[in-house]
Amino acid sequence: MANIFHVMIKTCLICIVFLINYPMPSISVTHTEALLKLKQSFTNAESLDSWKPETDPCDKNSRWIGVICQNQIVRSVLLGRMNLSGNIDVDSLSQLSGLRTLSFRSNLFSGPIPEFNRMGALKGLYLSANQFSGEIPSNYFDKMQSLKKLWLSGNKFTGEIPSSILQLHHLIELHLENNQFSGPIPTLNQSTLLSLDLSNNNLKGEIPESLSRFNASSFKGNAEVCGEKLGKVCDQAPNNSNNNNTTNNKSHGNSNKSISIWVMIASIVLLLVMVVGIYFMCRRQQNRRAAIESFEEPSLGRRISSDSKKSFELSRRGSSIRKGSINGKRVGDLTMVNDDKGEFGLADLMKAAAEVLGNGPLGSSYKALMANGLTVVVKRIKEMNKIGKDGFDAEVRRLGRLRHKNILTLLAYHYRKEEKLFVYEYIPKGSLLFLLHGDRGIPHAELNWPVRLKIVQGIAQGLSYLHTELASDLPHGDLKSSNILINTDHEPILTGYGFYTLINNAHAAQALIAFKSPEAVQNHQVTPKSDVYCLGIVILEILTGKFPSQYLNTGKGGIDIVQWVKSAIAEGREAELYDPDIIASAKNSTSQMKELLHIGAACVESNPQQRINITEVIRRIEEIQQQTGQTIQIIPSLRDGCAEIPVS
Ligand SMILES: Nc1ncnc2c1ncn2[C@@H]1O[C@H](COP(=O)(O)OP(=O)(O)OP(=O)(O)O)[C@@H](O)[C@H]1O
Repeated sequence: MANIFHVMIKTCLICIVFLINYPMPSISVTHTEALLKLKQSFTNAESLDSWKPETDPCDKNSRWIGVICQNQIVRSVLLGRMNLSGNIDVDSLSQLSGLRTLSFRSNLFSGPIPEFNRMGALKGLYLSANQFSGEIPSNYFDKMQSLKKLWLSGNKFTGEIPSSILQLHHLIELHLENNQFSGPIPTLNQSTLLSLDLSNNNLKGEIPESLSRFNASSFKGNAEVCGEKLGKVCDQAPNNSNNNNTTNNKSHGNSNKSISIWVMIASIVLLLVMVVGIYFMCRRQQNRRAAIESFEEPSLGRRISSDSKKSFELSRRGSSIRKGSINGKRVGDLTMVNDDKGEFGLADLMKAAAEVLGNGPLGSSYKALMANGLTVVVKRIKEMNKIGKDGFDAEVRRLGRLRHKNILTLLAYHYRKEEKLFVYEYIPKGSLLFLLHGDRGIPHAELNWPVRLKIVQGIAQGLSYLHTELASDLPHGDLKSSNILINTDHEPILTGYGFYTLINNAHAAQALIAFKSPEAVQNHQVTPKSDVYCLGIVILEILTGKFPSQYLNTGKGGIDIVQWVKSAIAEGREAELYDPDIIASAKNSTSQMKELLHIGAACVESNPQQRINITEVIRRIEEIQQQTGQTIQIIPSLRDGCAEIPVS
């Protein structure tokens, strides 16, 4: 017993000595303390007067400027345009374990990039428009795997773009413009990337193929960057000067022989050039394909076959196809269901210059420019063997008969057991998703309040048309901002509809947004009411400018827009919700915006019985239009620099 007692005392003593030498790290730092310490590290923090000791940043009465909490946890610290300078106390920031979005944009910070990479859970980092300088270590982003939005534009960063950016698999926005980055453009191949700007740096070399979907403006202002997009052909000719010298030296010793060899080679080359030239002239005359010959993108056939692990026979099968009749008739292996845009066959499609538009949960989409000048989108849908060929044909032909200004009508389809393709007209301005959350250029600036109201109205009208025209009780099924295209008049055009009946059940539950409605989550029931729920999410997305977490299957990223709006309405905080980008254009329309917000909230009512119906939605929107009482005009409200979006 005495021995045991002795051992216990000894153990306690060892513990005490250990604790004295290695004190426990302070785990009791509150978010108030951490933020106040951060404030102390700034040299000019007058703008942070609302950050007061003995108040809680997450208490709604304290109103700490720039601090956003969720469930009493600090989620975002947004300190843009606050005239701040000095050191940024990263130690204090890293005490905020729930922090996901950090912004110091448009301040006066300088020196090397601080060690924000110690905060591995950050999803949004905005440092634009400061004076940060120097090289960013190549492995800087190694431990920032959650990062989705990275804005470093308008600083003085030098050196190569850190290679660890390639490892950011969730990256949505990357803005490095207006710095002094040098070296090659990294081969970023994240399919998540929606917005990219590398302009006005000292980058060089060819624009990687994986970034070909971005506009020239993303790369301009880099004197040594080349690529078709910039109208600057990359010089790929190998440097033969050394070889030539060697050849010349040899030719001195053996001049007669080498002259005749050169003459022979030159003649053969000339002959070859002539043969190739004649061949192309004949082909040009026969096919009148001047447009496509000047376009050097890979063909759709090659795109699709390279995307497929299996051997893909379409290109070969299509090549024998000649012109045929249309209007629901087959043109080769392609069935045209709508000839409004002219006729084409599978061969035309497969030879078209193509680029990948995206890989959504339903499959991949390609943009294809055909020889006749028509640009189409080909959607290749996975797991679509729910119904047999006859049922499939009947269903899809019906989609081809739909006609409404807010509906993108199917043009043609291809059916084989192992391959289904759907062809639509290409809408150049792109999707609402892209306009809202992508490039912050002019198309985004055009989205002022009247335009957004017009877009909501068109979406509701298109949806209502679908509900009457589709077979009884069939929903659109996949109403989300990437399936809402915007034409040049800001008229929304719905796409992505009609797949609900065609794709396999298990896949539908994973891939279609209507399955995110509360009734679908509870009992897998999807009806037109579920579309109204999705419409609600889109309305809230349009009004707030926030990316809804509901669009992501991972459950990570974006903001739970339904909960956020519901609680703000319950607390009478509607005014805090609106996208700052529309405020300027909506000075006298706050009550109309509020009404639209309430319509959105009524759409996301969890009980489908109590949910507003689409006719009522349209009626109430018309009332708002009348009150707004103005014709829709584009009033650009260009913003300066980036605006940070809390990414949760
Ligand atoms: N007809 C079209 N014209 C222009 N852009 C289009 C067209 N159809 C689709 N897109 C755009 O191409 C991209 C990829 O579309 P895709 O439909 O494959 O994916 P998604 O809408 O994200 O998901 P889902 O697979 O659920 O439809 C999206 O940004 C979409 O807005």
